[in-house]
Amino acid sequence: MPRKLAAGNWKMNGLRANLKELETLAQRHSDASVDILICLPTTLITTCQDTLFDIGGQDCHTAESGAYTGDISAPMLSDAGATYVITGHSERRADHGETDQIVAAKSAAANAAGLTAIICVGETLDQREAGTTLDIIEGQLAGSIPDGATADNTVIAYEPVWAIGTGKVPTLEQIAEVHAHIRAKLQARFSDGADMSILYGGSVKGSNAADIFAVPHVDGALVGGASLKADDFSPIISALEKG
Ligand SMILES: O=C(CO)COP(=O)(O)O
Repeated sequence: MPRKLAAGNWKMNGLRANLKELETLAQRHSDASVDILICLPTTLITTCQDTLFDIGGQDCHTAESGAYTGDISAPMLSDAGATYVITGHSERRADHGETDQIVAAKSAAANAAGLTAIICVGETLDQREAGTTLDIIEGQLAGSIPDGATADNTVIAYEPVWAIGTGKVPTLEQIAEVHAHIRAKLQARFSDGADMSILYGGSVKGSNAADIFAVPHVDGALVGGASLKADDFSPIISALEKG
C-alpha cells in the first residue's frame, strides 16, 4: 500500500518566528495516522530537528560536495535532519532550467544520501489545452525518475503548473485520469510501483482536500500556500486521515 503523506512546501517563505505554526500543528496532530512532512527553507531545517514531523529540503545538488557556491547537497540536508527532498518542482524547472535529466540526477543523489525524493511532474496550461498532458507527464516520469527508485525512496507529485498558487484546480476527473496514468507507468517500470505514493499538488485547501483525496491513486498532497499556517494545513491533514 502507498503511504499516505500530507506534505507542506514552504517554498521561499518562513523565518524562525514562523516555526510556531509547526508547534501548533504538532499539538493538533500528535497522534496522526498519516505521515506529515514539512519541506522547509534550508535555513530552518536544523532548527527543526526535534519536531514531530518529517522534515524535507526543497532542492539538492547532484554532487555530494564541491565548488558550487550557494548550493546544498543531499548529504548536507540529511546531516541537518531532513529525510525528504523535493526534486524537479516546476518553479525550479522554470526558474533554474532544470531538465528531466538533471532532476533524475538530483533524485539519485538524494536516494544515495538516504533521502526520499519527491519528484514533481506537471503540465503547463498550454500543454493541457493542446491535449498533450498525458504525453508530457509520461515523458517527465520516464526522464526524471532514476532507475534505482523504489516505493521507499521515491514519491511522485503531480502538480499541474497552472494550478500552483492560482486557486485553479483541475476537475476530479482530470486528476483521476493523470493519477491513473502515473500509477500505470510506475507499475510498468518498477516492481513495487503499486506502492509508490502519488501526491496531488496545486491550490489544495481545506475546502477541496476531501474531494481530492477520494480520487483513486491520490495518496496525499503537496501543499504550498496552505501549509504555512497551522489553521490552513490542519484541515488538509484531517481530510487525509479520514480519506
Ligand atoms: O507548488 C505547490 C507545492 O509544491 C503548490 O502550491 P500551492 O498549494 O500554493 O498552489
